[in-house]
Amino acid sequence: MSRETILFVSDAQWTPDAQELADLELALLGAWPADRRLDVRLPEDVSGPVELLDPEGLPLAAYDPATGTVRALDAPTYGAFRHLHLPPATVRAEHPDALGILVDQPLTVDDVTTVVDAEDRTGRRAVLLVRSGPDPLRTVTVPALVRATAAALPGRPIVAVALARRADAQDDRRLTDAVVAAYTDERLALPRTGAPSDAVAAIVAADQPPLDERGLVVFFTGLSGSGKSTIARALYDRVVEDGRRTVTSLDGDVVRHHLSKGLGFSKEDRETNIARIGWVAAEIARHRGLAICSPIAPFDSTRKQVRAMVEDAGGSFALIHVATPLEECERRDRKGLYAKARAGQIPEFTGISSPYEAPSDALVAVDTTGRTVTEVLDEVVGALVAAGLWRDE
Ligand SMILES: Nc1ncnc2c1ncn2[C@@H]1O[C@H](COP(=O)(O)OS(=O)(=O)O)[C@@H](OP(=O)(O)O)[C@H]1O
Ligand SMILES: Nc1ncnc2c1ncn2[C@@H]1O[C@H](COP(=O)(O)OP(=O)(O)O)[C@@H](O)[C@H]1O
Repeated sequence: MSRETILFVSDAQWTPDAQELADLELALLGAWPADRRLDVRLPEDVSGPVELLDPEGLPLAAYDPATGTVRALDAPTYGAFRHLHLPPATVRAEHPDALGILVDQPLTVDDVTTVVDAEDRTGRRAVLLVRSGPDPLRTVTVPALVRATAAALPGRPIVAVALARRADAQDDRRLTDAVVAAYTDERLALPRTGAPSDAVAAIVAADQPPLDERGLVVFFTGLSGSGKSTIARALYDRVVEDGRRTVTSLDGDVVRHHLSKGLGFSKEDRETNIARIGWVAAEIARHRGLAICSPIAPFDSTRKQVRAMVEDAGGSFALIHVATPLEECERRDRKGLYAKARAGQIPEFTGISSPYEAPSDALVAVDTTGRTVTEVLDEVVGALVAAGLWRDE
């Protein structure tokens, strides 16, 4: 979730970002290096001790920014594989003399052989420390990495370690070494050569379907009368006729009769409207569905928030700018709204008395002037196919 949407409750409470929450977890478990400050970026006007909250608002710890130290308040009880988030003290007590193995990618057959050989040679047992903190290099979700690790080396204890990868490679190595050393005295490096076994590959494949089988949000943006609803509807029909995927339409006008009933057209209300559409679309994407949205969505930052929500949910976000010029939209004036807006009867009308920020991150921009709906639809579908988001049959 983007930082803008994080809840800031009061001067004394703050929700850290994902990396900071991972660092905090290590600190609370006793796995954070004693000689390293725990840094949490706080708003400028907060100077004294502050309560750190998880994204659901649960107070996790009291943090003193002056010293960079924390005191535990409450322990999270939810989250996939929560029972694997163990403190070093527990791991050391249950598995003394273990060989610590940091797992940040699905294990290959060579990795497995290396571990089994080392166990046989040393008489020590492997403890698999799965990196569960934010890591841009990870190619599967954390739950899938845990499942893949269990499938690769059945019977070995698995510990989820909330180690967030640092951008600076040297710094990352230093932190990683220190955290692994908190869990085990001995560490075994993996060769990372070769390929995973079939069982591991099947788990990875189920977790990471091809791009055209993942959740997809096709988001049309443009002025009133530009053709968003018409093209969105045509795309919807084509998907239904194709029959391979189910599809949900979140049309601007329709949403305002249901999900966003009662909202007006102030900047704040428009942002709320788009955030709601984005939230629903991201949930659809999470379940690998297809959502077609067609609101005006005039603000760049709000559209970018929707993109972040969808991508966080594992989906792809295809922004389509229906770039029909204002003059053509006004000439069409299907609903007579432009005439009323010009006459001052509708305040804050997009393109007349309220801004429209044209996107610079659209997959494609289509001008519908003088073109048929089918022509424009073909161009949109062509862009989706070229981006690997849709497969023509
Ligand atoms: N002030 C003002 N500005 C723009 N549009 C207005 C306004 N008042 C009513 N309408 C009608 O509402 C439709 C736009 O709603 P959206 O939900 O798509 O707008 S927004 O994304 O929240 O900005 C829009 O529908 P479309 O023509 O389908 O875009 C208009 O019919
Ligand atoms: N190539 C085209 N694509 C989409 N709409 C078109 C096209 N050519 C003409 N139009 C007309 O433009 C109008 C667009 O209205 P609509 O789809 O409701 O726009 P919006 O949802 O952006 O307000 C419709 O009357 C439609 O028939």
